Amino acid sequence: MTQTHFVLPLLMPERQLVRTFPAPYNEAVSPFAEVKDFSKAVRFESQWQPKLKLRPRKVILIGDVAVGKTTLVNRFCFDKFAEKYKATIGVDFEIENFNILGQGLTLEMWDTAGQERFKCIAQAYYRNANVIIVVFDMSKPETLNSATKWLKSALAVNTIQMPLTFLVGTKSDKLNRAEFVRVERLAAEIADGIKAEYWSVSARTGYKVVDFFQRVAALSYETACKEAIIERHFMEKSVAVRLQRKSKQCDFRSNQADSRAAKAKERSLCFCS
Ligand SMILES: Nc1nc2c(ncn2[C@@H]2O[C@H](COP(=O)(O)OP(=O)(O)OP(=O)(O)O)[C@@H](O)[C@H]2O)c(=O)[nH]1
Repeated sequence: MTQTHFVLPLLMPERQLVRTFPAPYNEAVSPFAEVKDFSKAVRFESQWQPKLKLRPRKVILIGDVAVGKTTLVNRFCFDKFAEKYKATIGVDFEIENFNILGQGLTLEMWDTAGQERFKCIAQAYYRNANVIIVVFDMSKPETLNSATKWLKSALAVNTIQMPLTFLVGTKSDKLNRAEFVRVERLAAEIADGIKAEYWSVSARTGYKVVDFFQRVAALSYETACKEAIIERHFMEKSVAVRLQRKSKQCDFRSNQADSRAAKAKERSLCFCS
């Protein structure tokens, strides 16, 4: 598997730099609300390991047709907004490199098709997703009803133990204040039920788009770094065990050699006398 490469922060656009831990959209609707900052272990690791080389994290975007998955990714990656709808055929793919606490992290974003006829192709890409983003259209609340179904089908084939899960309402620019509040309330209930962190965004105005992806990147970094620490710990432990075994074997062999030498000496003494 390819590994994340270190990129000089000076050469990176501001949106890819994460210096402080980004807050959730709404603390009350987040299963990760208690994570207020990078953990001490992660900060220590980031500071003292010059190049961590974390594996890229796989992010999948799922949800009904035309809810705004592609537009959301394009707003973040290219700061572009396309008015005209162009259906995703199967799946699209984008890569975003982040610099977090001075280390590199890559998010591989798999933007899947919402159309029923592409479902089989899209499902093939659900495996090994570290992050699942369920998207719905705030101006069409019926698309919120299928959020649970989308997440279920993604979890059914996913092999990652605890993927980070987000529920994202797009097109917030299309709603008036009262509608916005009503839809957010409905979405909060669904998000709570599926244990996802909730976000309202608009790819048209850019509202909360950067904040959202920085939050995804920071939480992914925290998880990836902890996994790397555990992996390294096990590697060091197995190396130590192997060294211990080897030194025991050496001791055993040198003991055998010593006893052989002692026996030979005894024999030669007997012979001389
Ligand atoms: N007003 C407004 N329109 C949006 C927003 N996001 C997306 N759209 C529009 O919604 C339509 C569908 O967007 P897409 O991003 O193609 O939707 P999708 O979910 O990727 O669609 P599929 O790939 O077919 O599943 C496009 O015409 C976009 O311009 C938004 O935040 N505000």
